[in-house]
Amino acid sequence: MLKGFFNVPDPTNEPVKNYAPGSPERASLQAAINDARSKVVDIPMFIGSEEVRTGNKKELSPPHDHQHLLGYFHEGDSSHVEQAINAALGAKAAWENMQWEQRAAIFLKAADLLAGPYRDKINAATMLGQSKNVYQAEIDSACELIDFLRFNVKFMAEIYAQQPPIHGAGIWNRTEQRPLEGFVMAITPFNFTAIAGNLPSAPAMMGNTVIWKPAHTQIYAANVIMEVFRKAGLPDGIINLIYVDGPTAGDVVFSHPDFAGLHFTGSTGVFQTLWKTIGANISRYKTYPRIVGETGGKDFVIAHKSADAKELATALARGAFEYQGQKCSAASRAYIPSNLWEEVKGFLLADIDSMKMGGPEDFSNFINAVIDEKAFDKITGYIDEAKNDSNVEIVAGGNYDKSTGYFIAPTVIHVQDPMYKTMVEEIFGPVLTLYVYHAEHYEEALELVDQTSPYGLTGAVFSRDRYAIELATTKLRHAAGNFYINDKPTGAVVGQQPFGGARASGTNDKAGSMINLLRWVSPRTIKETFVSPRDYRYPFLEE
Ligand SMILES: NC(=O)c1ccc[n+]([C@@H]2O[C@H](COP(=O)([O-])OP(=O)(O)OC[C@H]3O[C@@H](n4cnc5c(N)ncnc54)[C@H](O)[C@@H]3O)[C@@H](O)[C@H]2O)c1
Ligand SMILES: N[C@@H](CCC=O)C(=O)O
Repeated sequence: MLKGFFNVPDPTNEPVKNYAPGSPERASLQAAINDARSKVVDIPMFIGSEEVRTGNKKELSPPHDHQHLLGYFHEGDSSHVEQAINAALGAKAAWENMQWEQRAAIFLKAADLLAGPYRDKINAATMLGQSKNVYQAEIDSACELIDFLRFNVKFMAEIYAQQPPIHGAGIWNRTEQRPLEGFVMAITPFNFTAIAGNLPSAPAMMGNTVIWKPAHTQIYAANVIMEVFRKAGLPDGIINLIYVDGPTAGDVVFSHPDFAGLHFTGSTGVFQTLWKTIGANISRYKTYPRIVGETGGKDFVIAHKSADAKELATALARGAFEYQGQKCSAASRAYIPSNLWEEVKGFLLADIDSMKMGGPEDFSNFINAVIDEKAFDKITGYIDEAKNDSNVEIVAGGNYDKSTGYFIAPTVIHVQDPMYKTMVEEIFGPVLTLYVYHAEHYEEALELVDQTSPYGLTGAVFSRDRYAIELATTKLRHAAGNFYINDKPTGAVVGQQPFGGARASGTNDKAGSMINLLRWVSPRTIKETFVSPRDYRYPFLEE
């Protein structure tokens, strides 16, 4: 074993490439997209040392071109969940005994593979499989995933370096950061390849072994992540990737005595169901499981009468419609002061008019498709209901078509009732609802923002008046775990704006931070006394 206190490379954020027309990165990504479209991949599960093909093959297609076949994945059942748990438990001893710098090297190598030879492949997979435009893929599947891996290695080293500051006379105090006793379950959402990669790798980095169940609609890129982890030298059994439906996985995992932690990102309803199941099974487990869940949002933008109308409209256009509003952070309700409404409306409608919609293979399309038919039907249900409500005005969009792909035009709804359902419920699509408030009633509007929805994920205030900014910052303290001043509420960057919300939006363990990594270790305090006492009596007791 190597001996020494090792320093890890200081991370910096991975630069975002611009893919401008004529650039070399654009040409090589375009080639990777063409290559991926020309193939039909056969995607197995990865359990221990096995690539598992069940023969129960499910099709994978681009959401924007649902007649095109990208590949198949092999769906598993509860027996595969059992196998994955056994593989994770079997691999555990060797992995947790491995020196931490060896684990660090694997994930640093994975980051460099993604930054270099795998960048096009992971971006192409995310563009095709999840219908993301090139910029949205680049900031997610390349840059954010690379940042998660590099920054987490740095945070891991800092966690291990934290030791008790005081040693009494003749005593040496130490802290050992043990991995959890058991296995960790990572359940990941469709919308971010970076989150899919981070949720299994963060606990694995800290010495845990993991079962990873991605959303079916993200498997095409998940397969590339697994290829990168394996290429980086991740041993068999450390991350076991299975494709089973959620309840099937849950039934086996949450009744297992060695279940030690859940790393979840997805909707609030699913997370609450999982938490209840874990609670109901609590006496079965050898240890209290760690539960980390980052969930839904109903993210707001509130403008003060002093705001710059153009800056506000731009933030709404990008915050609400990038990646078709399928970000937990997406601006989905806005509170506009009456003095600015006409000006903001003009800028916003002009922006929306200029947004091209289509598949991400054409780099000039800003809007792509929503993830699947279920999402399409749910989102358009809200739009139809709004169209049929005479108190509600659709000021932009409202059109949709699923004949080729699941396309929904960016839609803006103007409501008179600030508690109208699209101001309150998470829609997770390209729908922005606006309420215009009396410009002199800013404080009341802040109260509305705070009380309208059960979520507390992201939010933004726009103002050029420092008192108004201070008031919003104070009054909305618990309304958002990520709060933005004069900026859109999306696009958090690892190492700069640690991400997560509270209230119904999750446990706020801030993905890509030391706070998150601390959830995957169980510290052991070691006190060593060099010369042990040999007499029980206190000095004042007589012999
Ligand atoms: N707060 C955040 O950081 C964050 C980030 C991304 C997405 N999200 C949220 O995720 C949601 C969108 O993602 P989604 O549609 O993939 O979410 P989802 O809740 O439908 O699915 C998330 C994962 O849970 C699994 N799942 C579903 N039911 C299950 C069950 N009964 N048992 C076990 N697993 C189950 C799914 O298969 C998937 O892997 C939105 O609500 C969004 O706000 C939150
Ligand atoms: N971290 C991302 C959102 C992740 C949820 O979908 C952002 O800040 O926009």
